[in-house]
Amino acid sequence: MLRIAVPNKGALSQGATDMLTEAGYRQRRSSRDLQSVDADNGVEFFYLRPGDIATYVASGDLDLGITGRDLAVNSGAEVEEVLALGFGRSTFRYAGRPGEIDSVAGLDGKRIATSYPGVVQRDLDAHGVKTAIVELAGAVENAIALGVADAIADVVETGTTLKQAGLAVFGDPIMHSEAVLVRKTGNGDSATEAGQATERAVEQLLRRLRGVLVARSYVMLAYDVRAELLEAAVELTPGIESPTISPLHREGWVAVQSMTERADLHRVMDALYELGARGILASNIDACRL
Ligand SMILES: Nc1ncnc2c1ncn2[C@@H]1O[C@H](COP(=O)(O)OP(=O)(O)OP(=O)(O)O)[C@@H](O)[C@H]1O
Ligand SMILES: O=P(O)(O)OC[C@H]1O[C@H](OP(=O)(O)OP(=O)(O)O)[C@H](O)[C@@H]1O
Ligand SMILES: [Mg+2]
Repeated sequence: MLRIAVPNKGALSQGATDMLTEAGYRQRRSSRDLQSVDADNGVEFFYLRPGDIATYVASGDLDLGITGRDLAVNSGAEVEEVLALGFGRSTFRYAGRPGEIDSVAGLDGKRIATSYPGVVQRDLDAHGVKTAIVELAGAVENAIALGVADAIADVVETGTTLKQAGLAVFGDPIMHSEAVLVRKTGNGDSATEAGQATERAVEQLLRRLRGVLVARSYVMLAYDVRAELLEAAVELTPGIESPTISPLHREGWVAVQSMTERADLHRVMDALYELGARGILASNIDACRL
């Protein structure tokens, strides 16, 4: 059985469960379950605090884990990112009272509050700045007003929390994060039969998760176009490998099917229409293996 760590609560929990469900894995029934087994797929899930997941995976007891890139870096655990999962996106930033500290150099000799001391220490070291880190479990935006720190470093998603606390970001983003699948660094032993079986199981899981990422970001576009316009139309819809072209009963016309990026969809549909294509239909992809 493949053993996989999944966030049990917090900002990544629902996204991770949704993605695994979409990939065909059975998830726990209740949010109180801390383990579940998907016997049909040969996977056992362990629901853990997201900040602990990299540590468990690095210890070698679990094969893979879903956590945040920032949380994995913060833990200092020996794990490597095998796939970025496209949800739980955030940036990690310094912030302070406007007009007080406005650069990383200005943190020298000051106090900074954060729940991610590992991430912050690494960045302060890279800047050669000596700053005292005050570790807090959360709500760090309050730390300046309450006098325990001169600046903070925290997760910023929409920026609403900072704004409401009257704080402003400064310096470059410390890091960009999203949910990631991690594995123990250097793992992947193909010398033994058991190792090879694990590799095959990991590859299958990766194929499934990549399938979800593609199904989410692409649509299947179908349209009819006059044969002499086909090359121009295919330039707009090159697909992932190559579009499928089928003859139409109507003389001189062909039907085209091509995977198209969702983000581009309406621009491409308008351009196809202007070119002369008709019957342009976009449909969702439920699942795929490429
Ligand atoms: N709005 C957000 N707030 C917190 N974390 C977020 C947000 N958006 C994305 N994330 C990401 O989620 C992960 C943090 O998950 P975690 O479960 O610790 O957060 P949480 O919901 O704040 O939980 P907790 O209540 O334990 O602080 C990080 O990888 C972080 O970058
Ligand atoms: O940019 P925003 O969209 O406002 O999101 C970022 C905020 O959300 C998180 O706090 P959370 O709600 O997890 O509370 P916590 O500080 O107790 O962890 C994070 O620590 C920031 O405070
Ligand atoms: Mg939080």
